[in-house]
Amino acid sequence: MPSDPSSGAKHTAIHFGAGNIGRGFIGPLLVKANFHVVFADVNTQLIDKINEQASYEVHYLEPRKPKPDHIENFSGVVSGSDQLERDISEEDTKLITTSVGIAVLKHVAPAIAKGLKRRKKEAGQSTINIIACENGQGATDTLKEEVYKHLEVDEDKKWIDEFVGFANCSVDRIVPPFEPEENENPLDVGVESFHEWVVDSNGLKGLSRSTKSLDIPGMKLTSDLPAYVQRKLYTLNCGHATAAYLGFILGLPTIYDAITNTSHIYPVVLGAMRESGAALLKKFPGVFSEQEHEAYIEKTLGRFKNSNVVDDVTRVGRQPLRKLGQNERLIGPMTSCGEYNLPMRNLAMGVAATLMYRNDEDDQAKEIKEKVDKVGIEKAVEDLTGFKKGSKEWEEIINALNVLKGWKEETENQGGKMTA
Ligand SMILES: NC(=O)C1=CN([C@@H]2O[C@H](COP(=O)(O)OP(=O)(O)OC[C@H]3O[C@@H](n4cnc5c(N)ncnc54)[C@H](O)[C@@H]3O)[C@@H](O)[C@H]2O)C=CC1
Ligand SMILES: O=P(O)(O)OC[C@H]1O[C@](O)(CO)[C@@H](O)[C@@H]1O
Repeated sequence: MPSDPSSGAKHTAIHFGAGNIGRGFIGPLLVKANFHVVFADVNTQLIDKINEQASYEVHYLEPRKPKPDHIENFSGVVSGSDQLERDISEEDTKLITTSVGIAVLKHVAPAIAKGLKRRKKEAGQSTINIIACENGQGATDTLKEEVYKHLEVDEDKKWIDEFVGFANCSVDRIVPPFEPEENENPLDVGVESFHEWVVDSNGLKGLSRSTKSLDIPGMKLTSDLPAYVQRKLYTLNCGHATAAYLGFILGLPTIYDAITNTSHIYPVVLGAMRESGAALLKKFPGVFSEQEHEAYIEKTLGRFKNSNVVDDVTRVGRQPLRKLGQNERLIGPMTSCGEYNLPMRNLAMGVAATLMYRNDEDDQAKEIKEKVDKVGIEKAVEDLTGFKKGSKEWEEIINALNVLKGWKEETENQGGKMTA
């Protein structure tokens, strides 16, 4: 749907994934930047609701409860539909963003490729930018590769090279699932007030000549994106995941419960973020100072301690095998510490806790259990982390597993839940 002139929107943005980050972060930010936002989702009931409602509220999960943001000027389209193809082809559409989960990018790529091919015919020389707003490194690169798999003709590839920007980014706002009250709008979301969206300026096309940006308040551009992505993924997500898996071991249901456990969890999470930070500062010298990074860690811990954000350890710990990926929040910082010969004891506790995570409702947690049962823990550590038996990293994880066995026993002796 092109932007409706009576709404005052200057352009259209299509956002794949009308979930927590879509409705709670990127969508509202684009609406505020004067875009008409078209949410594309496979959940047809959600799309119906989006098209039924003229507005929704973004509630702040903060102690002082700031006034909610009122969001309007959006519509919904079913992902993969002809309407979506048309929307992408419209000259007025200047931006495509996603927050569907990194593994889903390959499923949105065909629709994007189809829309772009039509755009080439219908909107000629008008530029458009694509940004995958997912946790992970190089998510937009992944999406780009997937889109190119659906281009059969060299002419289409050349046109896309010239007129379509693909920019990686780092996206940060904690948006847990939100249960609206009975009389509230089903589209309402609850968010923390903190947000950070950092986008690789090198990937974008058609920046404004005067501001050298896309003029979207809240979108920060950088040419040092890998440093920002690793700062976020290897600090916030590392600490968050570590708190989640350790919380699970101690029978604590939420991140707040976990991080306020000062006897066991808090010092490990803080230690893991500091260990990770030491490697980050070596890897990207001059981008962040030591003081700046310590302040980032403190700020992040403050966000975890926000009692208004009720965030289950099972959400933050979802898909543990993805989180054990080589360039992901747990193994990535350990590898960096290994490269610089830095301490990694607390990081190893996070990895060990992930290997002890058991949740029958999470397929990847089930796979971890099956692997450990099948090959034994020592081999499972090798296979699931990539660290070879006898390496420093492997040894640290084995030691951490022994420590955590003790934590588990202590918890069981206390009736299954260890409080601070
Ligand atoms: N929730 C959070 O606090 C944060 C999430 N992220 C990242 O944002 C991404 C999305 O996370 P959430 O919003 O929490 O997930 P979510 O589950 O709330 O939303 C994902 C949405 O994508 C839709 N979807 C699935 N397949 C699709 C397809 N083929 N086409 C279009 N839509 C499709 C789902 O129906 C759902 O509405 C993930 O990569 C996550 O790592 C990043 C920072 C914070
Ligand atoms: O969506 P993922 O990658 O499973 O991770 C969830 C994490 O991302 C965040 O949503 C914040 O960036 C956190 O809430 C959580 O640590």
